[in-house]
Amino acid sequence: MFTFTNTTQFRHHKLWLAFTFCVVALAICLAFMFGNAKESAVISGLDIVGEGSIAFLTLAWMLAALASRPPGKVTSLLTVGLGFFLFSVSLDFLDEFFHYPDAAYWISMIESYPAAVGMVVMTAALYQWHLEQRALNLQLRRREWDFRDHDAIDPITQLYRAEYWKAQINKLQQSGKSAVIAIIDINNFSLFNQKHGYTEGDRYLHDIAQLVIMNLRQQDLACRYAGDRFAILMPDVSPMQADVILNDIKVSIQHLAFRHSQNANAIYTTARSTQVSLLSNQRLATVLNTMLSKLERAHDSAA
Ligand SMILES: Nc1nc2c(ncn2[C@@H]2O[C@H](COP(=O)(O)OP(=O)(O)OP(=O)(O)O)[C@@H](O)[C@H]2O)c(=O)[nH]1
Repeated sequence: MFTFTNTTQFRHHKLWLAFTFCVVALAICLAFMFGNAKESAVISGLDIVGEGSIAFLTLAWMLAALASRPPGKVTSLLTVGLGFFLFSVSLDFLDEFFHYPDAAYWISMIESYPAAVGMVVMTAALYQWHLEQRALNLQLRRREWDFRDHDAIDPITQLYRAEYWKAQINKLQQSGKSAVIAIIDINNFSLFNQKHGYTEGDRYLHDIAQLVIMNLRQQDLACRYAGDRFAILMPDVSPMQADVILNDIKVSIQHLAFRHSQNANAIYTTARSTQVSLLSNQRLATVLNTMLSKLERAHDSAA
């Protein structure tokens, strides 16, 4: 499930992984050093399953947090909080196998305190996470609006795919709001792929997606329509304002100096677009067909 590859954040968290290991090791050492093994007749299988699954799942949560999050305040607080909690539940689990003589009874006594401290630290972590998420939501506004569905993200551009764009348009139409929808098409992108390769093409698409996002208003949405096409949704905008925005995007694309990874020479491209002011009673599929035909005609007349 979690691997030590670039897809996880584990490589940034070697110290926290060591901390996690030490927490479990400390609980085991304490049990072995101060406890006496219980006889099998008094060991309860049901308790082992119950306490064991809590300890195992807490460990899994810690690893999941470290695999998912970059280093920072929230990650540190989460790991410390879960670490304290893990220490308590590990001792609790080991209690099923060990009993402590009177001289070491303090272990049983203290085992619940780290969990309480961990809960307090995790509460602080969740509050910080909330603040962090608010900042991130603002950054992602033009990519996702108010709905998150990671399955719908295109891995090359990091934008949502066309289905997401269509779903947001439908929602807007249902609420009776007007909007301008647009499609931007990169010119001669197949030629770019042929000359520079698909991997460079992917990088180029990614960079162009950033440019598109940067030129939009905070309330607009950009998605990847398909191939070298980008879909834009601009609510509450006049056709003239939308035209200005689209023109700015095309000018930015035209001025983007893309550099091949093995060559310092800049590569430039151009883009064309089509836009429609969508009314709430118009069928999106029909409008889209007209827009795509317009894009094709624009290409033919430029050729
Ligand atoms: N690198 C890369 N290329 C892609 C991707 N998806 C589609 N393509 C390529 O994008 C190109 C799109 O071709 P066309 O639709 O003919 O577009 P074009 O060559 O820009 O032609 P016009 O738009 O008519 O100027 C094709 O070569 C596809 O193989 C992708 O994810 N990455």
